[in-house]
Amino acid sequence: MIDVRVRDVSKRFRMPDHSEGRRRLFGLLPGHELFWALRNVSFEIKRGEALGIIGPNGSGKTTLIKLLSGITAPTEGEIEITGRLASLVEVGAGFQPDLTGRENIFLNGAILGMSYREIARKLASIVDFAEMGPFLDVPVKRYSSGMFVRLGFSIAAHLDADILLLDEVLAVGDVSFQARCFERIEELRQAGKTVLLISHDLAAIERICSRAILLSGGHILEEGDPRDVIEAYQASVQGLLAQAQGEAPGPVVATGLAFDAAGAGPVATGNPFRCCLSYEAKEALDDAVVRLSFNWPSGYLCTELSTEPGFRLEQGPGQLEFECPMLTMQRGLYSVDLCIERRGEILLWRPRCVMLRVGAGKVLRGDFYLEHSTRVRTPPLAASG
Ligand SMILES: Nc1ncnc2c1ncn2[C@@H]1O[C@H](COP(=O)(O)OP(=O)(O)OP(=O)(O)O)[C@@H](O)[C@H]1O
Repeated sequence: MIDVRVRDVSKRFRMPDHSEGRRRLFGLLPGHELFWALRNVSFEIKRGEALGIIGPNGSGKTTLIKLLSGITAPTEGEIEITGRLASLVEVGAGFQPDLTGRENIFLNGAILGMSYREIARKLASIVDFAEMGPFLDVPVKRYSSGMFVRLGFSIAAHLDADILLLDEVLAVGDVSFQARCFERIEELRQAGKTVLLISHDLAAIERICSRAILLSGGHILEEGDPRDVIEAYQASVQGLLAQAQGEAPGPVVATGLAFDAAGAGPVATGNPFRCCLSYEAKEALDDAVVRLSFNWPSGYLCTELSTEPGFRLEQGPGQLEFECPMLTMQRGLYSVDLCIERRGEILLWRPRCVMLRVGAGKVLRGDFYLEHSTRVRTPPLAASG
């Protein structure tokens, strides 16, 4: 059974014209440029499938989920939804700010076509999951963004929707809430519900989704097994290392960035780790700082590799290697920023230019492996007698 059918869907927006101020000044009508945020997108989602949508900023992911939720209408094409749909698109979207949490739960349930009794039966479990406590009878306009997301997710995940649309919302909650959300999504999937998840958290997409779509510039670039689609995304992001068109060349360019475990197996927690940056410098650069920053999927900095003060980058093509005796980062996908600077001047800046996949090596809880040994000491036995 097909729950979602998207056929040749396009969405066009009007962008304000930059020269609007001048037009107004001369009494002309305000101008606009037309811009396609999505172009000829087609796909289907079967009942019980979990589809992940990934892609760079501005690729059309949110526009797509807003079309599916009915928040906006397609300019061209058709969308068919079979079944009851609950969507969590923006923090607080779908809530009436002056109504309390409790009232919003009933309102959302009624919109989904549930009876008062049905909703009342689920109320305790919704409130429990969202950890609302004393805020249940407070108008939601007084909620923090974290509380909004907790309540929004809890409503969407407990009311009897057949299809759940989630847009990046999980990134707002704290880590333990995210973990509970993932568990809940898994339960819903096992109960045969359909899930559509948009996320920059590629690891979450890989874990939850049975299929993924890569959007870029409003088009579907790739569709299939999440791991393959993520690889394709990584490959397309890798292209960001190259000099952008029209960008003035600096004294140094990066030509490649590769990661390996120095011949000791895969790149995984607990294994040695090596980064190799290939570059071409027009001149020798004294006092250069070459820095690789590794970011969590949430975008926050996890850790960095950097050259020592007084480092000199030699002229010509070359390779700079960073060697770590042990990779201590937790398994997952990290986006990498490359920065080369000299005495405070940025010579090269390539944000999110490649992805690093750290595989499962040493199994750990928490974010980092701490290298350690274990010893047992026992008190000396008391001399007898
Ligand atoms: N209401 C709107 N009016 C004009 N342009 C819009 C509107 N909504 C989105 N856009 C533009 O459409 C493009 C796609 O936006 P969208 O939010 O769907 O991308 P996204 O992939 O979700 O990005 P992100 O990862 O940053 O959330 C962007 O260039 C955005 O600026």
